[in-house]
Amino acid sequence: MHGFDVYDTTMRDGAQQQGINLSVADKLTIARHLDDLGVTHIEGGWPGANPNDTEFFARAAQELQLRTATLAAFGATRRAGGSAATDPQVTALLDAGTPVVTLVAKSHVGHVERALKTTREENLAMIADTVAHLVAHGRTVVVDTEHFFDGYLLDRDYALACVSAAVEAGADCVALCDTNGGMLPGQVHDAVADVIASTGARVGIHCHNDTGCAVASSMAAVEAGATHVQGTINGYGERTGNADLVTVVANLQLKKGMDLVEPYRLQDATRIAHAISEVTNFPPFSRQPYVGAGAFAHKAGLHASAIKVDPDLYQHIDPKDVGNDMRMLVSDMAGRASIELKSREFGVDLAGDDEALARVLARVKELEQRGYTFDAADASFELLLRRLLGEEDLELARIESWRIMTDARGGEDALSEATVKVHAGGQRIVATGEGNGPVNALDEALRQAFGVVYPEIAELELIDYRVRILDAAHGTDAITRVLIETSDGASSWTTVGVAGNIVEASWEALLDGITYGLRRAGVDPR
Ligand SMILES: CC(=O)SCCNC(=O)CCNC(=O)[C@H](O)C(C)(C)COP(=O)(O)OP(=O)(O)OC[C@H]1O[C@@H](n2cnc3c(N)ncnc32)[C@H](O)[C@@H]1OP(=O)(O)O
Ligand SMILES: CC(=O)C(=O)O
Repeated sequence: MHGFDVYDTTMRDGAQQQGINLSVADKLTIARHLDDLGVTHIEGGWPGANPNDTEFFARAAQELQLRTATLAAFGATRRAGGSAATDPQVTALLDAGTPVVTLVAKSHVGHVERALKTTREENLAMIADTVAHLVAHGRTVVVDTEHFFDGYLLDRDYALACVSAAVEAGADCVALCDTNGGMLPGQVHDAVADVIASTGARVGIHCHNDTGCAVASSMAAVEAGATHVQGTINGYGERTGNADLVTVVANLQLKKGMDLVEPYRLQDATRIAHAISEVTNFPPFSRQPYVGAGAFAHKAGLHASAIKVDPDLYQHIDPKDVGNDMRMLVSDMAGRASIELKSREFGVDLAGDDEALARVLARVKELEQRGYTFDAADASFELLLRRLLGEEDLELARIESWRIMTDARGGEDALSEATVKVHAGGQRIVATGEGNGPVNALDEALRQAFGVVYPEIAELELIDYRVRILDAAHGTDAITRVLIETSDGASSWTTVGVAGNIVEASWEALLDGITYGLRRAGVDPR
């Protein structure tokens, strides 16, 4: 009796996404994360296709101690007119030494005749020979039937014959692939049900997201009887990507009551999805279901007022089930409940303090009207809140003045120099900084000045700087909004500045970013 396969192809199909390029070390790291998530299969790549993938399997055999997952090597059926035993890429699949081998096979007559340029019969023989050869060498074989659904609609009998050829040769599972991603969930459901009824195959599903339906189609396939689902972390993959495996697993487990991964592993899904995005170097997508930073973020005041009574009134699961958190966003759509709940996130209890809630809310609305955006700048909101509540010892220095000069000489790059004068640690500090632009120079001077009294500033780094002109109709008189992201290496926070002058807006965001970071590091005014 088979269980259910949660089959990850992040390192194979996911890596087919434009801009993803994984080293062997990256793949070993991703494999460990996937094992922590509790997937049953990790497809590591195509041995023999490139040196990286070949080396990955060699190193994985030595270095990976997987606890929940089984490693799979991916490749194609033997070449037309050849034999599996002598086909170099089939041999490379065996040499990879994995317990599972996944073969991509044609099941669409158009592909057989026009892409493979062979006969229907030879394609069936390619499938049967290759599967039988691998099974004879002790491998568990999954067959990915490429373009299955398009092929099924064109010539159902041939598509089913390909599935049967795989099953009769000993394949453990035939994963039906929506390679072009053009199917809708109902089509997938009906075809999967027919394949199971007609061939008796154990069926899997592999969907691409070109219609935005990859997850829905995967769910439909499972409802129709598929017991093996393929997908990638963060939905990486060719074109618009593959089915997002975490979403599929969370849907099946939390909504359909299926027991796929141990609950404590699913509770690590957000961390794992984000850790893998560090490896791929693609920033996490905040609106991603379940694991996105915004998946349980609430902006509207009416939502907040109901959430204050019971969070379940406005969320579909407990975010902890997938390792995420509920967050309040404060903006011009906030009400008093939003302010109260957001303040609570910062350890400030304003429950029952109607005067303070009304004062903070009024100030937020006024500032948002002037161009501030606190839902994108939590750190600035926290500083604003503490300032409005009169928190003592918040400011780490008294700013006397700052000044910028930019020197542009013909033919040379312009150079900016900033001077900052502050009072801290009982002294007046005058510091200068140079940079290839005014903000860069200002950042440098501010760091020099604060660094005299607060050496902890060395840990802080400006990692993102975004500018938006808010009223373009005014041309150079427009209001400028600057968002700055600062990091201490472990986490990051965003601050906002708004002014008629881009440098002044930057100064405000920079100073708040540094003040917030130093306070977060536990620094008190010296
Ligand atoms: C649907 C999918 O995403 S499947 C995964 C696709 N992934 C990749 O292609 C990434 C890795 N691929 C590669 O590195 C290369 O394409 C290789 C090493 C596999 C092959 O490279 P080459 O030998 O130069 O062949 P090329 O890429 O030009 O063409 C693929 C060949 O495989 C054949 N082929 C395609 N599908 C299959 C199949 N299911 N079974 C057997 N042969 C196949 C094609 O007909 C073509 O044959 P030809 O060389 O006789 O024309
Ligand atoms: C096999 C595969 O990746 C596909 O058909 O999309």
